[in-house]
Amino acid sequence: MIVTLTMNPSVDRTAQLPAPLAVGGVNRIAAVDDSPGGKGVNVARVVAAGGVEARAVFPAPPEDPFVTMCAATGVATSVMPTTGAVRINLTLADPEGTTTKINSPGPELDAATLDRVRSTIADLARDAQWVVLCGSLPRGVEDDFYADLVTALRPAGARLAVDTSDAPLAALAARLPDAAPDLVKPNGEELGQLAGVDGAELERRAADGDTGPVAAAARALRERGVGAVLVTLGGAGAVLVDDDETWFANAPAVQVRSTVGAGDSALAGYLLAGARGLPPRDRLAWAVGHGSVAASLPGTGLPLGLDPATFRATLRRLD
Ligand SMILES: O=P(O)(O)OC[C@@]1(O)O[C@H](CO)[C@@H](O)[C@@H]1O
Repeated sequence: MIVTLTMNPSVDRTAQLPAPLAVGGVNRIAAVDDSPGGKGVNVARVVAAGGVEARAVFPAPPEDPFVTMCAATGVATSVMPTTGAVRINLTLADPEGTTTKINSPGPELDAATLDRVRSTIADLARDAQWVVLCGSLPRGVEDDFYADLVTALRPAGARLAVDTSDAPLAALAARLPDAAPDLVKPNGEELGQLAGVDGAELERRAADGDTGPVAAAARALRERGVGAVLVTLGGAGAVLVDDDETWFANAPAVQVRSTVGAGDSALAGYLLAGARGLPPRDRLAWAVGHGSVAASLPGTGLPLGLDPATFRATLRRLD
C-alpha cells in the first residue's frame, strides 16, 4: 500500500479563460470546474488507478464538500476531522495552456489534529511500502513538521517520500542527513532550495539543454543521505538520480493544457514503476509518461490507468 499525507488539501477550481489573462483588466470566465486536489490526493488517485492500493490521509471537516468530492473518485481516504473548511485553490487557464495558480493559505490546524495525523500515519506506515508527505503546511503547523515525521516514521520500515516547497523544504534541507527521505521530487526551483544553489539558474541551464548542473545538485543530495531524487523540469524533461544511476528523460511533445498535477502524476508514475520492481530508467520513463499526460489534460486532470506502451520519453544515462 502507498499512503499519502496532504496537510493542506484543496478544492481545485479551474476557471477557463477564453483569452490570455489580462492582468489589471476585466477577465471573463468561459467555464468553471471543481475537482478534489492537494498533492497527496492527486498522487493517491493516480497510484490507485494504476492498480496499486493507495490511501489518502488529510485533515478536513467530515461534512466538507471536499470529502464528498474525494469519495466520488473512489480513492480510499482517512479523514482527520477538523473544523476549518478546506481551501479553494484557483487556476486561471488560458487557451494557450498557460496556467496561473492562486493558492489559498488553508484553515489553521490545532494541536489535537496534528497529534491525530501523526498517530494515524504512524499506524498506516507499518503496512505501507511508501508514505508520501505532500504539499504546503497550513497555519498552526511548524515548518519542520515533515522533517520530524521522517525521523519519527523511520523505524516503521516504510519508505518515505517528501514533495514540498519553501519553508518546509528548507527545514528538511537543514535536517539532512538525519531526516533524509528515501525520495524527494523537487522541480528545478525546489532543487535549488534543497541543495542551496540558484534554482532559477538550474532551470535556465536545463531549458538550454544543459542538465549537468541539475544532475550535480541531485547527486549532492544523495551524498547528504537522500535515497533518490526525481527532478521534474516541465518542458525541459526530468532527471532521476537513483540506485547510483543518473538518467535524463526528455519531455514528450504534448499539447500542454494545464500543468496542475503534472508533478504529482510524475511522482505517482515513479511509484507505480517501483511497485512493479522496474529499474531506475523505467521508473523515470513512467514518471515522465504520467507527468506529460497530466500536462495534456485540462484543470487538475490526472492520468488514471495509463498503458505503459504509450510512454514515449527518450532516455539518456548521464553517468
Ligand atoms: O499549496 P500547495 O499545497 O503547495 O499545492 C496545492 C496544489 O497546488 O498542488 C496540487 C498540484 O500539484 C493541486 O492539486 C493543489 O491546488
